[in-house]
Amino acid sequence: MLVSPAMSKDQIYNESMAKIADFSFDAQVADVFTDMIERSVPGYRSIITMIETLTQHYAQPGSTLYDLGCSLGAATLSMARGLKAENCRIIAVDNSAAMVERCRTAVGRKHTCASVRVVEGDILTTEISNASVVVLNFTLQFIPPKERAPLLQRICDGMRPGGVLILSEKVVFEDDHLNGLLFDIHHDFKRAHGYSDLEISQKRSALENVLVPETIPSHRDRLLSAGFTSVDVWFQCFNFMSMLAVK
Ligand SMILES: Nc1ncnc2c1ncn2[C@@H]1O[C@H](C[S@+](CC[C@H]([NH3+])C(=O)[O-])CC(=O)[O-])[C@@H](O)[C@H]1O
Ligand SMILES: O=C(O)C(=O)Cc1ccccc1
Repeated sequence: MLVSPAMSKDQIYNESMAKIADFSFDAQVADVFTDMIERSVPGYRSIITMIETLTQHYAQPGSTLYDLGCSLGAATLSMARGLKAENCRIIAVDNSAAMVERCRTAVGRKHTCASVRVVEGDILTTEISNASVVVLNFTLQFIPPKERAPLLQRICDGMRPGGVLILSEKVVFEDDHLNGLLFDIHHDFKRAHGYSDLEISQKRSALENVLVPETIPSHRDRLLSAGFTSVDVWFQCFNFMSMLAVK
């Protein structure tokens, strides 16, 4: 059987490393990314599936849809499947050349009816305008914390009234007991999906200071301050959640 690179098994952290470099979205990660995210993020598949339904509901005729931090384009393709409104376009953006190259191949292979452009660029400088659906699916957590409010402000300013931002994130909890419990349960989830304790702990070190999670109330308050009018969680599994923010 021919296995596409996107289907390869993630074994990046399975040998003991003398020095663990900061996590980055390079070619090695891009080659195994689908396997990595599916075995690491509880509910990832469900969120991807629901993005199709949410797109169908919120896309407005003649508007632009954005997938910011698109990786291999899983959410982009889900948006393309759900898009029924006329004269829309989808712009998928990522600053990892390795991801963008593979995303273009994946999008090209699907022959979507929707017009999809995959752009290699920084979402901190991407112009957002005339948007009805914006997806940040596990991307904001990699943006330096001080850049997050200005980014959400620009997104909100570039959206049409009635448009939606779908924001999915790994989160932490204010209650120490619950926070520890859900952190441990996430590791149980990874173990149950075939990761060893060594892989889990080495990847945890690589992600330290790279993936910076916040609490659900911090996300909610910042979205409301940016100008979104209705904000709440629509999906949660352990310490991973997704919010809808309607302008
Ligand atoms: N400043 C930036 N500009 C552009 N891209 C960025 C930036 N910072 C990080 N990225 C990109 O954001 C993506 C985050 S992964 C998204 C999964 C995808 N949404 C999915 O639904 O499969 C989430 C995860 O791995 O947990 C990577 O591809 C980065 O290169
Ligand atoms: O693996 C983890 O522990 C995570 O928090 C999720 C994740 C998934 C894919 C890339 C980086 C982080």
